Amino acid sequence: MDRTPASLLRAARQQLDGREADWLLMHVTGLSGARLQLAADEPLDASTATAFRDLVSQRRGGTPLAYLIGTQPFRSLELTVDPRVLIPRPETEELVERALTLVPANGPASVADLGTGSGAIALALKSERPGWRVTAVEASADALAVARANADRLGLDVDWRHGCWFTPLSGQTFDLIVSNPPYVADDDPDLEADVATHEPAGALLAGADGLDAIRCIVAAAPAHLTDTGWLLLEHGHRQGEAVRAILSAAGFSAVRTHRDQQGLERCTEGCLRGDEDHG
Ligand SMILES: C[S@@+](CC[C@H](N)C(=O)[O-])C[C@H]1O[C@@H](n2cnc3c(N)ncnc32)[C@H](O)[C@@H]1O
Repeated sequence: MDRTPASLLRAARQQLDGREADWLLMHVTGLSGARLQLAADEPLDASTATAFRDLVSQRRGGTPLAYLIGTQPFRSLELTVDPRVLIPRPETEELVERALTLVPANGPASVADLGTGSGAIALALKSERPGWRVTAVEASADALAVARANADRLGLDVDWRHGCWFTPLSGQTFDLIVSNPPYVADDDPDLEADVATHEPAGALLAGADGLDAIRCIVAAAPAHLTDTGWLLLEHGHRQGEAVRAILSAAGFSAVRTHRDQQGLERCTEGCLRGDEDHG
């Protein structure tokens, strides 16, 4: 069987989307795209070719590309990911963008990220606002290990806490609490099969209407916010109205939902002071 990059890629590109075959071959060989082009007709060793074909077959079977290559870009960071954590999404990069506008950039703000997973939000905030004190909570010890490893590799200092939402934050208050919690309804017919099969259920599902985690966070958040603090939540694109109602019922004001780049309602914020308005 022909083991040159050119023929391996030709076969794989017929089976996979876009540049996925190229990414997988770069990953398995450790070579750049340019280097692979230069060596396009030089046969790879048999074990590398077999490993590549195996990755192509896993990808065809629905395993997310990020799990196969082990990394996912998130804002300016390259995060290590594996099936212990949700793969960070582009919508969550927009949540970070909104978080950055809610708190003055140059102050020593304290920020909490609830349900940190790979550490994406906490690490992005710390890297873009080095002066902020960032605390991150995660219920899954496996996920927290991934987040800590990302922080160590990136040299970013985050206070990691293991536990359920605010339980490990007893007595602490924050200028900003941000979360991308699980928000998929348990029997949501729109949940993609590949996501449901490969990504951790504990990162996705949140009860009959998908709002259990958000209700829990909103109920406990007031005791953990400073007087001018903000709560910012990502949610499903059909949950904006419900999340606004949950926040308002809990006494939040300046409640406002933002749309993502696809025009879908994606994150909602609120604060406890009536006169706050951050445009
Ligand atoms: C949708 S994922 C978000 C992960 C990451 N923040 C991101 O945006 O990519 C939700 C995360 O919340 C965590 N989680 C679920 N229930 C939790 C709880 N009760 N307390 C803390 N974290 C929880 C999950 O393990 C998962 O890592």
